[in-house]
Amino acid sequence: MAEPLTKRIALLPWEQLQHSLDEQGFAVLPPVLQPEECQELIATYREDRFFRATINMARYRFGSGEYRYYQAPLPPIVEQLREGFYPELAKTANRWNTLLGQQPAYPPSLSAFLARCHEHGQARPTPLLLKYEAGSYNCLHQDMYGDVFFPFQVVFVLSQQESDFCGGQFLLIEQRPRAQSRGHVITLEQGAGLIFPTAYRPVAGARGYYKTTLRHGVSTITQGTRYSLGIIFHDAK
Ligand SMILES: O=C(O)CCC(=O)C(=O)O
Ligand SMILES: [Fe+2]
Repeated sequence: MAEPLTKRIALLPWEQLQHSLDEQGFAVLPPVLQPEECQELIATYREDRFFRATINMARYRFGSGEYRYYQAPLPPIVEQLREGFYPELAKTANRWNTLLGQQPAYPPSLSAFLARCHEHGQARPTPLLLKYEAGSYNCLHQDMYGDVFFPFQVVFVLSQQESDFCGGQFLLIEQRPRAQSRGHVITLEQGAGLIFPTAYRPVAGARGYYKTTLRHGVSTITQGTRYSLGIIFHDAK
């Protein structure tokens, strides 16, 4: 039997992950979700009662494929991931603010952060399940849904690369000020996750830290079906 999910999150090598976030801006997680949990989440996709909205990505020219935003109450796995990852990432977010000469702004618990979102009229849950079939892709974008946003998000790939789908790599593009952009291609095992910045990150320069702008997306799925779970911490307007 695996440990309960909350415990698995607490047992992640946080020191190493924090280091990776500071050094490269993102951190690849080992498989956190078990194959059965991935299947359980994939199975929710067909059940309207779990979702508040369904987006056809081609209609908005976001890419091709479909995603659905969960509604409250979130499925327990999704709630536990959102609550479990927030406190460590709030520490990183506050450290990054300090590096950039800003006040540490993120409260230690998700509930306090969500209360702030709600005060700004952002009360709709943002965790989402994405489904891509052969030919689908996700254009480079940022997920901001109002004035208040949390600077990290986490994505979990629920399908198995090479057996359930081919292609469909996660893309992270870093736009450096007055310089060419840098791309990262990240392949995730089933149940594994990636922590990445929502919008920007601090980079050490000759005269202190400067910001680079990040966008993420997914390359074309060439075969099969790829499901992923996006954990966004701020709620939407
Ligand atoms: O499907 C993916 O890997 C990326 C999904 C995404 O855009 C997100 O989680 O914000
Ligand atoms: Fe996204």
